[in-house]
Amino acid sequence: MAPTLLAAIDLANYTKSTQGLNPQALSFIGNVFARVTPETVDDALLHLQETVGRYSTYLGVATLPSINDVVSLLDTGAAKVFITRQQLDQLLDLKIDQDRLVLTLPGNTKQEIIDTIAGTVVDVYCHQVKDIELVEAWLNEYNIDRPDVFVSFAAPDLDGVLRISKQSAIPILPAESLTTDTKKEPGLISVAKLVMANATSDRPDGLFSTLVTDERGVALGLVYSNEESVAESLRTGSGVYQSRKRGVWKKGESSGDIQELVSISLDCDKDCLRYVVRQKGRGFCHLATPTCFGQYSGLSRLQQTLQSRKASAPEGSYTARLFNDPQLLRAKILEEAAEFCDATSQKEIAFEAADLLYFALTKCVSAGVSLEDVEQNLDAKSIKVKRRKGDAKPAFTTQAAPVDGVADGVGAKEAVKKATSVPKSKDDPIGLQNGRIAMKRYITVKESAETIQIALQRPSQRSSDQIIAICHPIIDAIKSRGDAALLEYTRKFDKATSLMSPVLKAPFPESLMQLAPETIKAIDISFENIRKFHAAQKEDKPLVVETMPGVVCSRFSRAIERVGLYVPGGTAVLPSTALMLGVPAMVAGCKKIVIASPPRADGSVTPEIVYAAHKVGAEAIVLAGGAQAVAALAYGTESVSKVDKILGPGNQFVTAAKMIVSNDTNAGVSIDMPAGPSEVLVVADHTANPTFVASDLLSQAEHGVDSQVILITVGLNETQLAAIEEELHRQANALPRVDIVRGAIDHSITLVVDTIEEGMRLSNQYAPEHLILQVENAESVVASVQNAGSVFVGQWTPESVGDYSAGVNHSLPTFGYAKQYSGVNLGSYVKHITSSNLTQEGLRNVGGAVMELARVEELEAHRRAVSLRLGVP
Ligand SMILES: NC(=O)c1ccc[n+]([C@@H]2O[C@H](COP(=O)([O-])OP(=O)(O)OC[C@H]3O[C@@H](n4cnc5c(N)ncnc54)[C@H](O)[C@@H]3O)[C@@H](O)[C@H]2O)c1
Ligand SMILES: N[C@H](CO)Cc1c[nH]c[nH+]1
Ligand SMILES: [Zn+2]
Repeated sequence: MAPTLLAAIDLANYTKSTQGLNPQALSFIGNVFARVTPETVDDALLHLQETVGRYSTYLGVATLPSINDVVSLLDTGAAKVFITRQQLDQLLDLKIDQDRLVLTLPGNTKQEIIDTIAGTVVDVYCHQVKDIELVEAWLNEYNIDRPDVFVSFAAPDLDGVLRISKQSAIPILPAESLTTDTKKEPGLISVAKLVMANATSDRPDGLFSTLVTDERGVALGLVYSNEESVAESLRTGSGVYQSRKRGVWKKGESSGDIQELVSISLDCDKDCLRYVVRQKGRGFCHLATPTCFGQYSGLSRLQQTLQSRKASAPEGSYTARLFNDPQLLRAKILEEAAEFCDATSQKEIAFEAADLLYFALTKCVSAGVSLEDVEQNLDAKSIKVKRRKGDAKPAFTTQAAPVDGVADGVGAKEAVKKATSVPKSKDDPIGLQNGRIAMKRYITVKESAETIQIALQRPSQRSSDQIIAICHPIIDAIKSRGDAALLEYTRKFDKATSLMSPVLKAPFPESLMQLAPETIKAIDISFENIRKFHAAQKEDKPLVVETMPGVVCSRFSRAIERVGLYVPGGTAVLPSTALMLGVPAMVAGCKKIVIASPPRADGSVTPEIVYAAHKVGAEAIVLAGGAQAVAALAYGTESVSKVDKILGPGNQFVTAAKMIVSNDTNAGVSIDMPAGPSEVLVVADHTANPTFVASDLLSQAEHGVDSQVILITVGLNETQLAAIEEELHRQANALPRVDIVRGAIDHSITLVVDTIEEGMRLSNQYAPEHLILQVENAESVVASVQNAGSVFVGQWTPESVGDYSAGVNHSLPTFGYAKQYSGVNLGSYVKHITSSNLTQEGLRNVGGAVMELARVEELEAHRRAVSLRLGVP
């Protein structure tokens, strides 16, 4: 179908909202044209990666880059790329689909334009045509009736736009000339008017029948629209329609079952609209079913069931078991894939395909991936220019599976079993080809310093700007709406839909601390070791120094009165963090200790956290996580007490929110440090035990896919290196969190160095959260540690002892911040106050210096405060 509109936008300013235009509105109506220069190609590629599938028709890119760039842009999702005449032949030689190329005319005389159109079949872009009449004339003259001419306008009006589109040319409008704000219409073109100007209603009341579907194309229901409701939809980014009885109505306004708008388009004869929406809440129909035609079926139905099982699975549910046991799920997918390959009759194939899809979708839902995401991926793949050859990996071809019932060697099941078994040695080709869990090796003497520095970068996270942009509205909502907003976000992010109060106040009921005796014992031992180590950090008396006779200076400490302790609970619940933050707060003598942690889906907190909170004397547990919990602690709500300092690690949202509130002078709150995804760096030489080294690396890799682990080997040969790598692969595969480990290991590396000096130089450069020294005379190496959160010395000191029970704190700076921050310690909970105490003699001794400096600064009152006391002029 012909696109309704192209709007020219400057990629660099894409997110900047132009006058009265909701920039998203361009994506709702389909087509975006972006001007890219060779310098901004990388930005464009990034933008395309992020938006792939978001534009319902296509995203055109006007650019004059190299052939390679053109191919990359097409590959990444640009529907059409604008090229020069010189590039055309080369691109056609590469067999690039002509439909995806638009020729940019060089000179633009009428004759040139006509010659080019006549001689080629690709679309044409005229960027210097200023006169609509001229374009109309040659479109008519050459009887061009397909939308193959793109025309840009400097200052269009609606009439001009409509005239040119009636001629089947596609007008490209500058974003600044469009508006979604109906009130600001004068001088600007309303996007709704533009869409509807092309449409003709076939109904006596002038309304347009409107089919509402989900992103998969499943019909949700039939409603009506007109320009007014379309304008409101584009402005708000939601489903808004025209009721024949009630006028304009926003879907879900009273029921809460709202819709996020994805796109609006016209049908082929332009008398009917289609709205694609993301339906929230119970469904589209007023009878609370997903569609007005009843329940979903097929894959949509399966997805709905899996998503609800993930939110709250009934006891004994098999799907819940699969969610909780990634190893089992992996085995079932492989088993079903093999059965599917071996199926022969139509009935068997349908049966096995259904099983395979069930397990595959369970994996998707478990990872938060939807069918819509998968289909978007398929669409993105369908427009790829560079295609992979498509050969199967050797592991899956060495044992041929039966074809058409003729067994050739072993069956698919056997092949899968072999392909996925753990290899015995590094020479095992199957193991190497198939999903080996291994860190990339760098031999540092063979690489440039820059390469090593790049390799040592932490896994890329979403840009801090993006995270901050997500956190700001959350923080504002907590500030303005307190508990109500806090509950809303907890229901949204932590799925605790039944939670009624955001706070659990002390004294905590015994029933919430029911634990096995061995767990109580472990918590008690750890508590006591952490207490001892932090109590030893106390300054038992003030520091007193007499700087001159009679001039006594002193410094004493006071506990910060109110502290908020964030205990993470997203990917794993960490009661040990409650101890690490709570015990020093108790030892320091903080009067008010408030713990915050995301609740479980049923609204409860784990009994271990309640027990730890009880032991450290916490006043309350805030049942919330993320930016909302940080904001509640910083500003207070009806039921959450405001605190003076927030401590504790967390994900990017927690860390960004901590930074935001600590920068707000009205909040009056400080923070400990940026403590994000866990890291460890192990330095190992020939004395290190490969089993221990691998286990230490994996202990931090299992925290999250954003964790990073680094191994620096000192003077190891190939056999010794291979032994560690073999151990890593073997142990990783035996872990319940193997999928998380695989993600973390993907961006983890081994640096092979010759000397311990070189190893320590690189370690100090990286500044790891945890540093493990498994080297000869490890104790003597500690002297060369310059930057690290916490050091673990020798082969009998696994990092996990520090995580739980040794006594040191595990809340530590990550992301290289060990260069300037300490980990949490007793000092984190106190502030120092200084005092001066002078005798008359003391004032005489120091008074001259004070008066002279006050004179220099021309602060006479300062000078007199001394001179009047000493009776001098
Ligand atoms: N450096 C340290 O000392 C240290 C210690 C322990 C843990 N950690 C790290 O802490 C991190 C804990 O992270 P986590 O995710 O498991 O738990 P978390 O409690 O930090 O984060 C969970 C919260 O994030 C918020 N959130 C999730 N997705 C969101 C989104 N799209 N938009 C807005 N908010 C969103 C939700 O509110 C949720 O409650 C891990 O990376 C772990 O390695 C670090
Ligand atoms: N290693 C984490 C700090 O990066 C802390 C922790 C808690 N539980 C297990 N480990
Ligand atoms: Zn840990």
